[in-house]
Amino acid sequence: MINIQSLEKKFQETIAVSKIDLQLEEGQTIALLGPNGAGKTTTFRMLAGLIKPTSGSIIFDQVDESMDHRHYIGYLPQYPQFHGWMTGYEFLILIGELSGLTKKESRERASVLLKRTGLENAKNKRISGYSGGMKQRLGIAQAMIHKPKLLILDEPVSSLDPVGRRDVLDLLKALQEETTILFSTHILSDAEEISDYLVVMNEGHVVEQGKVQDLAIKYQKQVIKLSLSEAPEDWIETLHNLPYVKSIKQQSLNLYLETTNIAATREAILALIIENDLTLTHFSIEKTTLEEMFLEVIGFEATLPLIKKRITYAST
Ligand SMILES: Nc1ncnc2c1ncn2[C@@H]1O[C@H](COP(=O)(O)OP(=O)(O)OP(=O)(O)O)[C@@H](O)[C@H]1O
Repeated sequence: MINIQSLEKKFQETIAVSKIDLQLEEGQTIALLGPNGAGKTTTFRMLAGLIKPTSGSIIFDQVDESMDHRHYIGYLPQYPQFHGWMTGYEFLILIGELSGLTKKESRERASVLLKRTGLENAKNKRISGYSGGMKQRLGIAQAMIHKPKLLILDEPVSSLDPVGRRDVLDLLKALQEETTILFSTHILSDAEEISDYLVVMNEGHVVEQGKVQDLAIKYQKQVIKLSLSEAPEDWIETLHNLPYVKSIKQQSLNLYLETTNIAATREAILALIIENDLTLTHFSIEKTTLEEMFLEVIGFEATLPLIKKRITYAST
């Protein structure tokens, strides 16, 4: 759908986006992840046609070449501005007319979108009285007014409380059938929940990308957590020498062994325990989450495995 080639944006000496390449497929929900200053907003603003790239290209497939490509894009900025004195309905009609719809079309589209975004009952209320989540849903409605093929949302849930956040995530899930969605976040669980493709940026570069399930497999580590009643530091070296153990991390009395073969390492640990008459106070098999992938690719090594699934084999 969109082919981004060697896209770069410099602000004087700052390289905000550094020659990135991306292919976005129609129908996908793509999450752009990255810490503050990674270049997410700058990338979005170039895609939305709000700022010009320093170099590189953005090519839209299967669109009418004679049309401004902004026609195909709906954009919700990170800090959307509303006229608080207007009602949600009036605001959407105004945006509809500004985007080229007739008054009648704008009214019809505004009504459809207010319903779609769960704001029908608040349509005649002033926006100044809307909650954060309602404003964000209104912002999504305004971005959808001209039926864009691609909806770009800059941090749509970051500023919301848990209720507003849930409402907006559910709305995005519902909109996936209508349009391709590209949104940014620095919260991996939100990205995992609603997107099928992840792009991770750091310091202006794309440092990882792929389908969520492929990245989960690529970065999933198998970890054995165990606790001994004895001082664990005395056993770190011995455990490290067991078959298939790649690394060991210690947190107080707990040891986390990353292994490439859970079964073989488990057998070896149990043999070691019996041989040395040690007391095992905890033994479980853990799997790391994509959060660790995120920390790894942006240059932070996670201090401990972040655990998603846990299979406890023994605990005495
Ligand atoms: N108009 C500008 N003038 C100068 N520097 C800018 C401008 N806009 C962005 N930058 C710089 O470009 C870099 C990338 O900023 P950008 O806002 O794109 O990051 P981001 O990933 O969206 O971060 P955040 O999560 O904090 O919004 C930062 O170093 C930022 O200070």
